[in-house]
Amino acid sequence: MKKLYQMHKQGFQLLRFIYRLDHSALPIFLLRHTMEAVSPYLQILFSAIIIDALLQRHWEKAGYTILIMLIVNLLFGLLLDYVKSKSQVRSMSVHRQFNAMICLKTIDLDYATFADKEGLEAFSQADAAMAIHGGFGLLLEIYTEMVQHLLSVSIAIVLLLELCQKYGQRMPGVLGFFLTPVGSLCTLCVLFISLLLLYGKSAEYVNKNNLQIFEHDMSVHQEMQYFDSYAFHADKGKDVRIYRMQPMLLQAWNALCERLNQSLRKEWQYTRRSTLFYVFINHIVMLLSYIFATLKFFSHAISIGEFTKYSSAIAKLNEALRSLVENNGQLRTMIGYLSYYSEYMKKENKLDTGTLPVEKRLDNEFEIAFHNVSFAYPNTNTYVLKNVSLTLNLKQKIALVGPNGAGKSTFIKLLCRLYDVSEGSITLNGIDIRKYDYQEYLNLFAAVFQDFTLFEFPVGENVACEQQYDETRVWQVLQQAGVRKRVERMKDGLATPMFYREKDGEDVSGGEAQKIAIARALYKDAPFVILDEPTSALDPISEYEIYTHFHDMVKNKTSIYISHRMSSCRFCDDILVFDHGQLLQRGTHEELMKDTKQVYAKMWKAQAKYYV
Ligand SMILES: Nc1ncnc2c1ncn2[C@@H]1O[C@H](COP(=O)(O)OP(=O)(O)OP(=O)(O)O)[C@@H](O)[C@H]1O
Repeated sequence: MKKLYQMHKQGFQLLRFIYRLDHSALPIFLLRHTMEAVSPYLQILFSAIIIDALLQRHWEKAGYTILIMLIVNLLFGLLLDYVKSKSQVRSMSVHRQFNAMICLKTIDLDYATFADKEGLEAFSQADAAMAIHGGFGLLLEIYTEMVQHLLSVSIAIVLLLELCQKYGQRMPGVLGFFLTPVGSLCTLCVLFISLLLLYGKSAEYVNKNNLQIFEHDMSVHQEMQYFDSYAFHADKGKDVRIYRMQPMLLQAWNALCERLNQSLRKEWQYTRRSTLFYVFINHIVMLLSYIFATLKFFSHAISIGEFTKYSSAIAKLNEALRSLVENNGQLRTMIGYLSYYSEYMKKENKLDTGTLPVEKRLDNEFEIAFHNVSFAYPNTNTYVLKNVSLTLNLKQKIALVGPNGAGKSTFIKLLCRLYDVSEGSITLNGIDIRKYDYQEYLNLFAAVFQDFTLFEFPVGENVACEQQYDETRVWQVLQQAGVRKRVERMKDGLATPMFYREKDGEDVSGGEAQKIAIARALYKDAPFVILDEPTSALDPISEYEIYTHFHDMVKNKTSIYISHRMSSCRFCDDILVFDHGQLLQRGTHEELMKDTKQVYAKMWKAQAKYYV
């Protein structure tokens, strides 16, 4: 009982959630299911009146009752159809709104909370939970269906209480007792309470197994998500074809489908057993009820019309009780998996803790310093940065170099506060960055990451990151990034959607995309500009142009580059050399080249010898 209470408490919380999101969905569903509960009883009551009128040869009464019944049926049917279609639209809308909320939550979570293993798992579970059984739209449906069945039970009980009161000719013995009002009441109570218990047991059996099946299906759906969103993605099409990966992918996909089919077969097996049980019990109940109603009829307690009315009421009560128990079981499974959704929505940003406003400075005098910073990624115990201490010189061009895996990108992630340090601290103008308002701190940076993203929006919006933008400035930064001419050639200029998947969209080359991403960073006009492998996709001439113009592009800002093209270091005022998570060397190109045994000089020479 306590479990039942807890479950419905959770269920009502979710319903409140739906109500807050969509005020009209719940009332429309309630109206629909109330009408569906009342509709069969209207039929039962009219039929009883008509049969009795016909038997008593009251032709006129029978005639106008039939007429009224037809009119009521027609109007009721039309209204019910209208309400049903409305409720279907609302159900879809609720589902869409909950999907939108999960997307909004995801882009609103800070990077560290979302991108760690736990966050990604929580997202994938919440997303799969929404996809498996119809999500919140179905929850609404089931709860309001329960109201329908409760109403149906109540109407049937009222009718059966009326039946119990009807007492005709006295009969001898035990049979006589059953037909008295008290005896009838006891008989029906015992019958329906035992029925409820039997249905409860059968539903418990089905639900216990369905919960196990659900847990299994959930993991399969999560694996399927990977195929949908990654492996079958058009971008991966080249590798798939060149390496003939189709059979391997299809095999893996079919194996997942087979796992789902297996659990579906199991589910059917349990449901079939429960249905067989129900059919068996149902027939026994119907037999007993007909015997009971027939005895009432033979004792002249009820007429033939009433006989049809009360036996139909018993059948309806039986059906509604079973549906109620079934709904209850479905809810248990649904609330179980929808809790993954609510848990995800409750996730709080780990980094959004500070409140201090970042000083507004037109002179960009923002000094950032690392103090004995060490860092291990969440859920790992290997330090990828170890005891790093440095101050970023104001308004200089700084290069980060070092072998693969040295910790350069991680350094940038900490600088941009995509993660918090594990040990030590980072300060902005002497104050720990964790104390600053998170969004205001992020506003200090414009970055082009190795895996930058452009969206299928117009070029102008991709650069400005907003729909209303300063066109002159967008053209200016495109010019600086060396991609203006390409955009001018596009059909609708800045309004041209990017990528061919969009109608009238245009695809750009990897290098052109990188230039547009650089333009985006310039448009933001932030005091720190970070370019992680900024020229990896650029041809040598474009690269040369970017570097020679960079001084103008980023003047009055602190700029940080990560590049494996050592030649780019010559444009920089300060070079930080990382290896194995440590800052090994620091200085200008000329200073670092003096130490020929160290990493920098070795890397430089290794690359330079191919040009000699
Ligand atoms: N999200 C992550 N979770 C766990 N470990 C990570 C994660 N990202 C990076 N690492 C590990 O941190 C180490 C440093 O990676 P990082 O990307 O900072 O190196 P890098 O110097 O930028 O390398 P590259 O030059 O290849 O881009 C690597 O060993 C990498 O495997």
